[in-house]
Amino acid sequence: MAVFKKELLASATPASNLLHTILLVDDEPDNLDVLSAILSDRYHILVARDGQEALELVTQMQRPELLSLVISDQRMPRLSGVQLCEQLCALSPETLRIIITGYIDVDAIVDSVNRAKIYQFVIKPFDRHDFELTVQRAVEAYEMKRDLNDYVLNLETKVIARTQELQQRNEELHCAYQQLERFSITDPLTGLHNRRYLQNVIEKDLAIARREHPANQASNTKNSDDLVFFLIDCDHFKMVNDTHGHDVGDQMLCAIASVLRQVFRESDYLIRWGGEEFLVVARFIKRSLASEMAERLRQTMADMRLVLANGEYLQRTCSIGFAAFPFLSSAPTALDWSQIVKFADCAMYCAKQSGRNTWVGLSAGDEVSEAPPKLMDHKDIPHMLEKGQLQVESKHLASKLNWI
Ligand SMILES: Nc1nc2c(ncn2[C@@H]2O[C@H](COP(=O)(O)OP(=O)(O)OP(=O)(O)O)[C@@H](O)[C@H]2O)c(=O)[nH]1
Repeated sequence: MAVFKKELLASATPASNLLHTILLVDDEPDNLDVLSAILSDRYHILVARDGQEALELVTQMQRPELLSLVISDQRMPRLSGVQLCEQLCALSPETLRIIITGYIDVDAIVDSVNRAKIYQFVIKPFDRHDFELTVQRAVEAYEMKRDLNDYVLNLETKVIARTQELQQRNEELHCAYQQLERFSITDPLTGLHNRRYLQNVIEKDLAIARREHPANQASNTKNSDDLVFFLIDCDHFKMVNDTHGHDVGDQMLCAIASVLRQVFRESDYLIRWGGEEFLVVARFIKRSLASEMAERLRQTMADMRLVLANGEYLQRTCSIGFAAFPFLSSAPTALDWSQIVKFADCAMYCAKQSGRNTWVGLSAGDEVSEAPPKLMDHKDIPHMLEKGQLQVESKHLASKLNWI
């Protein structure tokens, strides 16, 4: 059967458009010739003599998606037009498919449109002009689809790139924030933590100590639930600066930090309290161990040698004061930690006044049962000791200590 009305062939006005490739499939060579004659001026034409050949041709194509359109006869040996289009759906989903048929069966058409995603059925015989328009619309639809795909792909690529960029910015921001956080809680000279850090973390420990203490008291267990605050001050540090210069003074401070790291546990808080003064919170230990720890620190510090650039070495001792939280086991909420630091500070002052290179500890005396004494000034200490409100432990004999 002829594929179009021959009388309309003369009215063809092809315009050159070889951007599109169209595959013509028909087992009738005459029909292929006629279709080619109509379309070859405008499109790049490929031909196949049946469905199977068309399938093989498309399979061999490196980029089948560049095939704009397949126009296939329906009734062919081996493979029908709809069967071919069905397979092309998977091989090249972008390619549009037109079936030319002489039989009008609406149900079959609907079914095959759904199965083989046919763009259009052209019923034989057809008007050449209509046919050209159909092909023209099909390639325009293909172009639109391709442009849309390119646009979506481009958009997706941009979104991925932008997302990656944002992720990277986020990570950089996160790192910068963490670094800032670290800086804000770290002493830049020694690398130890600063006061701000202690203020951030200490409340949690105090809460644990306050909670655990009464329970342990009630069950009479001597658990490790004390926080011992040690204040440590380098002796005659000013002389290091005055004699050897500020840089050597800085090196000495770093060496003291190393001694602290060596003596205390990693889980303890090591704080540069200010100048040549350090605060250590030994966490969750028995307070009875505090004097032993103070002596170990004193000794390690006295043994430490800072080797100078000229080969000489420098030695310094330290004075240590300590007090434990809770100050009074029976009233763990009575004094806050700043009061404990004050007791440790007075004890350290006493160590200085009593000859340096020594340690002094203060704790609640036997005469205190409910309300531990509030300390205002180190000058109050002798009186409190006398009244039995405080008790002292030290490397020296208590009678040799000088509090004022
Ligand atoms: N190199 C250096 N010196 C510091 C730093 N911070 C404080 N100092 C110095 O530490 C010295 C502390 O001196 P003092 O408070 O008189 O105490 P000291 O000389 O250690 O004497 P005692 O504590 O009484 O044994 C001062 O000279 C401060 O300038 C620092 O970051 N680096």
